[in-house]
Amino acid sequence: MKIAVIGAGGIGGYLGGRLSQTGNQVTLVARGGHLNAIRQNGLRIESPFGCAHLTSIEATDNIAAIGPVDIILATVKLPDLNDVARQFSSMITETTRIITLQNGIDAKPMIAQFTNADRIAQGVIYLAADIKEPGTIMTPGGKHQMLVDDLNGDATMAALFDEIDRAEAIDVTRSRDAEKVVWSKFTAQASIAGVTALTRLPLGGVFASQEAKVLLAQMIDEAIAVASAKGIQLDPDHRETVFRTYGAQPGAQSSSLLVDIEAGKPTELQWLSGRVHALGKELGVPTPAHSVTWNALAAVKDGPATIRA
Ligand SMILES: NC(=O)C1=CN([C@@H]2O[C@H](COP(=O)(O)OP(=O)(O)OC[C@H]3O[C@@H](n4cnc5c(N)ncnc54)[C@H](OP(=O)(O)O)[C@@H]3O)[C@@H](O)[C@H]2O)C=CC1
Ligand SMILES: CC(C)(CO)C(=O)C(=O)O
Repeated sequence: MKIAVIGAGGIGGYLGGRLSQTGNQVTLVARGGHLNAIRQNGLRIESPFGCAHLTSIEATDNIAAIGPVDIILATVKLPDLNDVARQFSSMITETTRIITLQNGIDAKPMIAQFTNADRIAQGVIYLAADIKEPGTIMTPGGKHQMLVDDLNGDATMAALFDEIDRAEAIDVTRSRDAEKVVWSKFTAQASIAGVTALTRLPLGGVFASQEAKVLLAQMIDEAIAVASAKGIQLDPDHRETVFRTYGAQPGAQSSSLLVDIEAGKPTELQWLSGRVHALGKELGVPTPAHSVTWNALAAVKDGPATIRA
């Protein structure tokens, strides 16, 4: 298949690399030193499930030069999504499908401002991966799972799912309830991200602290209450599932929110605790822990805080 990976960082670089390994025609969109490194030395994947070095993978910073593709994997972070989505039109034909894997609940509506929503398959990914150094994607292992809307058996999506299975990159579930899938991860991830960012602890630190676990439970319950007020029915044992699944991840694993704050980069805070806080206000649902998280961290949401002299 012809696949454009828009944002070849942790998630996009991993998936694009694995799909290229099995012969798909993948073009990575990247920028800066990471793009230069891929162009000069190829893309490297470091993973306990198998390392790879892809020396001839295509990489560019020019979306307009890619041309029509079967699949657009939209894997930039949310602060960059509007900017890239407005450039998608030259890659889209009648059968092109766009996959969103961003955390939060806003990626599909953001892209739908620029293209027909029927071609957008929203999904989630449970995988820790990041750019270890320019040109190299690293995952420490742990959960490797994607759940993505199959758009009611759409042929392009079916072909993509087969390619992901063939690449043995990640367990992929063809979902018929993408709304629930996205909200399940949103309620979990906003809470995990909030606690890790407030405590500055990786998952192992959070799950070793009784107090941090109390905070996490409260944040999950607040987010579930918001979901319920929106009419989204999550599983009755959702909070326990979040504790079990995230508690079983490698202890050193952080959240992408904390990684971005520590790197002084723009964050996804406004689409995580910020979004739970805003929805709570809109729907009349109290969200005190998410509101504190939003208010405490808003100063660094777009990068290092401004300090008045
Ligand atoms: N990483 C993870 O473990 C997980 C991430 N997610 C979600 O997946 C999404 C992607 O995250 P992640 O892979 O970590 O993000 P990364 O920051 O690692 O990757 C995104 C890449 O896209 C590049 N980029 C952004 N805008 C452009 C542009 N206009 N042109 C070219 N390149 C561009 C970025 O460059 P630059 O660095 O210069 O900004 C970066 O290299 C997020 O929504 C995140 O929440 C979900 C589960 C796990
Ligand atoms: C915590 C993790 C890695 C879970 O998959 C994640 O989704 C993120 O940090 O963005």
